[in-house]
Amino acid sequence: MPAPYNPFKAAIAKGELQLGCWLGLADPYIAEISAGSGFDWLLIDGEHAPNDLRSITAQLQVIAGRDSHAVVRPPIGEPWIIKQLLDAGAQTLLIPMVESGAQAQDLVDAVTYPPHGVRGVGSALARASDFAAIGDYLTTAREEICLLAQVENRKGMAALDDILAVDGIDGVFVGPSDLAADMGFIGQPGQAEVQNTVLDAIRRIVAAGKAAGILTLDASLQSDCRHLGATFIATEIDVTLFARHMREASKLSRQRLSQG
Ligand SMILES: O=C(O)C(=O)C[C@H](O)[C@@H](O)CO
Repeated sequence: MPAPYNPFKAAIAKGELQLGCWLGLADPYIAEISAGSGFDWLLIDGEHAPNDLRSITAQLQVIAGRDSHAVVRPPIGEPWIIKQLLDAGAQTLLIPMVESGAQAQDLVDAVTYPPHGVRGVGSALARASDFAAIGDYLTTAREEICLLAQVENRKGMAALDDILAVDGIDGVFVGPSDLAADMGFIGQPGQAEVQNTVLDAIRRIVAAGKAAGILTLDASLQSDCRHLGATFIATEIDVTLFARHMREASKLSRQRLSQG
């Protein structure tokens, strides 16, 4: 029996839109609600949310078998953490702050078993192999792993062609927030120079035959990226949705009850 099929990897390879939502509330209850809400993929954020291997695993468990696909972002793209996340059952990884072709190649090696890579063999203990029930996991896992690199600063943009040239990188995600900061426009991802850089990167990623992705709450930028051929587009953040609605709800309730 082979490793589980990765429908997200197949969809972005065909240029099909995959609508995403960021999960930063770091709770399996929220992940389960989100998995039934209609998003094609859910980003479990280990970089900016209070997630650890246990909480990420718990979210992977509740998302499994639902219509949404789990994409996991580690705080950093190092082999030891990649190994743990893959063994925990993550099949799609989004790696932040990729800045060179050499770094991209190291990431490909980290998701690949020897002799072609350096992923440590621990499938006997791993949720990924259904605890060794998937007999062909070791020889079939790599094909169903989707590796996405984040380019989100000037150094990464300068190396974008080198990153795109690395076989095994399935897609490149452009991070507007960090890119804006590095370009000197912190907190202004909508600044014209930042947006132009984002759109140019999307064009180059698509032209290179790789999947292009982004997270933006800006509906206009979402549309522009889709029109340029971007496929994995995250349009919401659970923390933002919850916090904004909680604040609005308390304000409206207080207004209503204060009117007597
Ligand atoms: O730089 C970006 O934009 C991203 O990588 C997404 C952010 O990390 C996310 O936290 C939303 O601001």
